[in-house]
Amino acid sequence: MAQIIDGKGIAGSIQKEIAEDVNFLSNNCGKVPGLAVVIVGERKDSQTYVRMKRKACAEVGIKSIDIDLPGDSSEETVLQTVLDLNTNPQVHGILVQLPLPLHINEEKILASISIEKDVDGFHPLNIGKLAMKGREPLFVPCTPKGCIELLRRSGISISGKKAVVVGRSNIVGLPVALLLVKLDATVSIVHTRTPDPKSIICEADIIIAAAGQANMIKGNWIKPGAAVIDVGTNVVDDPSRKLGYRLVGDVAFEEAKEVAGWISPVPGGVGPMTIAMLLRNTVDSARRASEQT
Ligand SMILES: Nc1nc2c(c(=O)[nH]1)N[C@@H](CN(C=O)c1ccc(C(=O)N[C@@H](CCC(=O)O)C(=O)O)cc1)CN2
Ligand SMILES: [Mg+2]
Repeated sequence: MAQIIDGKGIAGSIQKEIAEDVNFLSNNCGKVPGLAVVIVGERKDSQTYVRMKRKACAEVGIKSIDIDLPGDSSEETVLQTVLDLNTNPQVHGILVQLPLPLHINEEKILASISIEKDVDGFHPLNIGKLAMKGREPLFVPCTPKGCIELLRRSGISISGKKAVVVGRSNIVGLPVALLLVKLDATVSIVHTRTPDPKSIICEADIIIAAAGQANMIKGNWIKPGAAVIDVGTNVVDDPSRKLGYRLVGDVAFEEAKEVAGWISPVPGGVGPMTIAMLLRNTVDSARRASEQT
């Protein structure tokens, strides 16, 4: 029976550490960390995540600068918003909630964020440094960083282990694979064109599931004792719930927990860690700024 990795609890402890760091920065350096949270449009899921981020900022004493733009805003408007935030000294982190509406070039917007304020770690220069041996980005993307922190705080060693990442997105799959390689794991990436994913997944000591497919990874795909980090947040119908749906991961949790050594649940696993890592990156950015002035 697997040990359940309590992401919500771990994120709560990290938030307490961050609140202390914010207090220290404010009292000793006169610096209140500021995070600009930019959302374009009315997507329900994005609105929820942004609300959670702003609430978490308030809880630890980070000042959130809230920018809500209508869904039909022009690319130029979003770009100018970012450029203004780049030069605002009260802003130490800039987060543009993804996905952006289809008429806006996401790559262009992400590349316009100052690398010193890129707390999501999605700027091509930060990702490029993440991909280079012997180089470190200013910021590591929040969900991948949260996955590694869950492993670390659960006492799971990475060096020398076989790790499989399921999924190759820019937000999770690719950067988490890069992080694992840097931590000396032997890493395979399984994706939609991999002919026999089970044959690769079942050899892994560490599985990071970020495919976006509900219950894709079955119990008998998992090596006994493996550590399973489930990044999936898939909505499935559930008439027994008040809202008519519930969230499930990419891993068939009930059967997987009988085989794995550790497993993170959905909800309450990686999700809360994503937000904790965003706060961490913002405070690190404010500290860096205070050291430069
Ligand atoms: N600019 C960014 N956009 C997006 C990111 C990101 O890191 N930066 N990641 C995802 C969404 N995301 C944060 O933005 C995110 C997703 C899920 C959670 C979370 O805590 N989920 C809870 C369940 C919440 C619920 O009930 O709906 C959980 O898993 O326990 C936090 C953040 C895409 N966009
Ligand atoms: Mg687009």
